[in-house]
Amino acid sequence: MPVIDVSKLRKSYGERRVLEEVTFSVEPGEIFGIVGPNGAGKTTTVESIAGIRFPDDGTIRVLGLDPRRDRAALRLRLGVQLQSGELPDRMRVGEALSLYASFYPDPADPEQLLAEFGLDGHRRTFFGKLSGGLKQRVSIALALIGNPEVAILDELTTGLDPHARRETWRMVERIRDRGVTVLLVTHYMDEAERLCDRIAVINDGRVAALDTPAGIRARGGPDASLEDAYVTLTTNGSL
Ligand SMILES: Nc1ncnc2c1ncn2[C@@H]1O[C@H](COP(=O)(O)OP(=O)(O)OP(=O)(O)O)[C@@H](O)[C@H]1O
Repeated sequence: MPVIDVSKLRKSYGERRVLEEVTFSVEPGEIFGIVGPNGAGKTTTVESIAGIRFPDDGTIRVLGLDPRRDRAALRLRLGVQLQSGELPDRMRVGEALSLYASFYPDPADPEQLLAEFGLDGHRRTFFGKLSGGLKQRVSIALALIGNPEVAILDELTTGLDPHARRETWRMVERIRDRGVTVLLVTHYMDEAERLCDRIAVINDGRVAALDTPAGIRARGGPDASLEDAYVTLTTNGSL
């Protein structure tokens, strides 16, 4: 059974239809990427999966639960990475992990997460004083504090330098190694290629392609990079 099952999702904001018909499913243990141009509806899709936004039509099941109806039950099994602006600048890293751990019945050990994410030297540092890369590590650690079965990571390497990006990728691989299914929104094709088992390309409110990174790349032609294939796909609508 898929861990995430999204069928015929539709969503408009006022007159503007953002999601026309989005359908895909994510299998257990996958890192599943969602890519697409700015404004394509990626965040709308993943926030609907997290039960934070509500689609106009279509069905979503996560671990067999309906994010709208079963929001409380799902919250305990789903980890959502916070955008960095969502944590108070004057909260210390250790305090944030302990506070978030207190929201869950069976949380991960904050000390263990601090060690695993190389944050033990920053336990008493204010969140606002951390570098971008360290902030992202904290937000990933927080997404894992409830021992989730599924994690949603939305544009987690945007604005990071190349070292911090690679470090963050290793963190994501570690999440997968724990058996957590990951839904990853990204604009970076190198990131999608390195991390994702499969990718859905969302364009014009629909899934324009759904395949492995190699499968999508191959559709672009013999020497095409994933980015070449992606650009063609989101310009012409199909390959
Ligand atoms: N609450 C809202 N009210 C009105 N319009 C919205 C709202 N949220 C998103 N939109 C619009 O819907 C479209 C899709 O937004 P969404 O954030 O889902 O796209 P995205 O693919 O994640 O974009 P990006 O890559 O730029 O982050 C955008 O044009 C956005 O301006």
